[in-house]
Amino acid sequence: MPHSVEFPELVNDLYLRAARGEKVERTPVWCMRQAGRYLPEFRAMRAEHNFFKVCRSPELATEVTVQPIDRYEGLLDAAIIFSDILVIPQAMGMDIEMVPGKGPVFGHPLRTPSDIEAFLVDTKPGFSIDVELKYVYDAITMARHRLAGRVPLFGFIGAPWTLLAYMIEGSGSKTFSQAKRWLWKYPKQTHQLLERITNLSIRFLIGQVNAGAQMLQVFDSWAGELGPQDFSTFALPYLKKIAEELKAHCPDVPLTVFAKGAHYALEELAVLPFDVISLDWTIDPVEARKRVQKAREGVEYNAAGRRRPVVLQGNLDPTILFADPEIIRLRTKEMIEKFGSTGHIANLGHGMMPDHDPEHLRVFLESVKDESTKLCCSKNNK
Ligand SMILES: Cc1c2[nH]c(c1CCC(=O)O)Cc1[nH]c(c(CCC(=O)O)c1C)Cc1[nH]c(c(CCC(=O)O)c1C)Cc1[nH]c(c(C)c1CCC(=O)O)C2
Repeated sequence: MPHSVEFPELVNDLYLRAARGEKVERTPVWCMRQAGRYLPEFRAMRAEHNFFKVCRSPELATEVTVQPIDRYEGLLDAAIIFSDILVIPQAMGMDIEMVPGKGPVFGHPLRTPSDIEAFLVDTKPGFSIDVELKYVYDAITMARHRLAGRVPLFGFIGAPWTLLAYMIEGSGSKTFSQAKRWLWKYPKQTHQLLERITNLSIRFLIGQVNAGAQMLQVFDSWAGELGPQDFSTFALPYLKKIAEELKAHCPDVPLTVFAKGAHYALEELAVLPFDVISLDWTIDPVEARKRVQKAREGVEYNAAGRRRPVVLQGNLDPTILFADPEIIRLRTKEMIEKFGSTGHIANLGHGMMPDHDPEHLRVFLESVKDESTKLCCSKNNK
């Protein structure tokens, strides 16, 4: 599905240059969940339409994708398509509702392996993820046009372990005990299902690129529920397959992994062919950079035999946006200095929260711009 139309020329390519590890004039910034309920314009849209209707309507999804870019004109360096990681389980046949105040709720979570064949349709003849999720591709194409090259556009997926956890648990959870019980009771079926989700995810990511996505992020939001050994067994092999396939199909599209809560696995993630590693706020940026650098010593990556640059994304604690502006400025300055002027994409350590003040996000975005411009200039003048 190649691009049928030309897209407007990209004006702000700061994110793409930083993701390649190039020297930049300032640090690019965007925020996970930058399109969401903290924005009154998003809440107004949600008052009229249910969540999945917004996802399924390219016109509505485009409007929401562009809302933060319009509001923070010139301050955000990337857009992310409005959708959800749960569109894959939904396409596989699972019935999911977004319940206000509760989050996603599955009608029939997987309780035993026999539920796999009872509820899932992705192995039925004629099933195509590209057909099921064409509405995401259409939204990406439309949003890319609507953005008119102001900033590049992210596509995304949920990582296989995180999707499996939701499919078994049936909702968010404090412990994911149902999902983890499955791992021990049904290891063989677990791996088969993870493989199925992985293959669909790869196709879906490639489809998003063909539709116009300029970079991609994999959200492993529940990675921290696994310990190091189980992450290596149930998460890492599938992340590896996704990264390898994507780099084989679209080597120039920056690929980010966000394994929340799993900084115990930083070394293992560092040697996979992801371009950017996104960090939550529980790790110090200086320590993260050292560990990634060390993990890559002696490992050659790209076709030219050159070592890939260490590009990290993150990682301000989102709750700092509840603090007074001077504290936000101070903590952002410290974060920017710790990451340094190259190989950093500024972000929060997780998503925006519904009760964040949009003006406090503006303080964060302006501080990233101011502090990183100072840092990059002082480095360049030396
Ligand atoms: C775990 C996860 C989900 N979805 C997503 C993740 C990974 C990121 C993370 O760890 O937060 C990813 C996601 N979900 C959404 C986006 C859109 C793009 C963006 O980042 O702006 C993205 C990238 C919109 C959304 N997805 C959801 C909302 C809020 C729903 C609403 O409008 O009622 C938005 C804006 C719903 C959603 N979707 C999911 C949950 C747990 C919830 C409920 C949480 C909540 O209520 O805030 C699953």
